[in-house]
Amino acid sequence: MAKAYDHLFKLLLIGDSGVGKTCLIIRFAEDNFNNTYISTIGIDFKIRTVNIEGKKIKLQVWDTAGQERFKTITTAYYRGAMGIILVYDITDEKSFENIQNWMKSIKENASAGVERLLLGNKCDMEAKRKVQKEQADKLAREHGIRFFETSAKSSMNVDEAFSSLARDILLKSASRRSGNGNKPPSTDLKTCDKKNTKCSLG
Ligand SMILES: Nc1nc2c(ncn2[C@@H]2O[C@H](COP(=O)(O)OP(=O)(O)OP(=O)(O)O)[C@@H](O)[C@H]2O)c(=O)[nH]1
Repeated sequence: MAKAYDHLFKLLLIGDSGVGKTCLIIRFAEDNFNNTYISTIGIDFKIRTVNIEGKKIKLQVWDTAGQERFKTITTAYYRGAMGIILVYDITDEKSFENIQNWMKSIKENASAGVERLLLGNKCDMEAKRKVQKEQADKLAREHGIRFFETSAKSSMNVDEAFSSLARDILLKSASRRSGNGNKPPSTDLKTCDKKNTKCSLG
């Protein structure tokens, strides 16, 4: 029987409680959205297979609880992740400030060389915006990672964000196999804003 996929990538979402991690995963895996807030307890995952560069990539997306009291459980999952998505809420300044702490947590707990991606979620709530896109752009550049503004509610940039991370992991593993540890130039830092719904992936 033909294999159902070419690669399996494990991704992890982290960020403060309430920024929309669960909703982003549900939008990506099931194309659904719910306004009711049920805080994640511990950890959970969903699966979706995507097609990238002619390869079937099975994405196992792990959802972590943002609440401090679950930290010991959730950080134990960092090590197995090939990609980590850091999420803040564009209407919540504190969640953006805390991205620095989440970055630190990655450094302390994840494998070296893990791919990272920054997402500013809830970009459908423009009237309540507290974090400017330029601030997040700057932060992403400082850390050499990509950045998207997303909305789990409207779907804006959700598929693009997950695909972009999967593609970076794919290219990285391909270049590692060919003996070139560096990223190909086409994957160099690129940022996408909410207007850029058709964000090209290089
Ligand atoms: N307007 C808007 N609301 C959103 C969006 N994403 C999530 N929400 C709402 O934000 C609240 C929290 O969403 P969750 O996905 O549960 O947040 P979380 O980050 O998983 O929270 P924890 O599990 O506590 O870590 C819910 O009421 C969602 O409906 C979005 O893109 N736009």
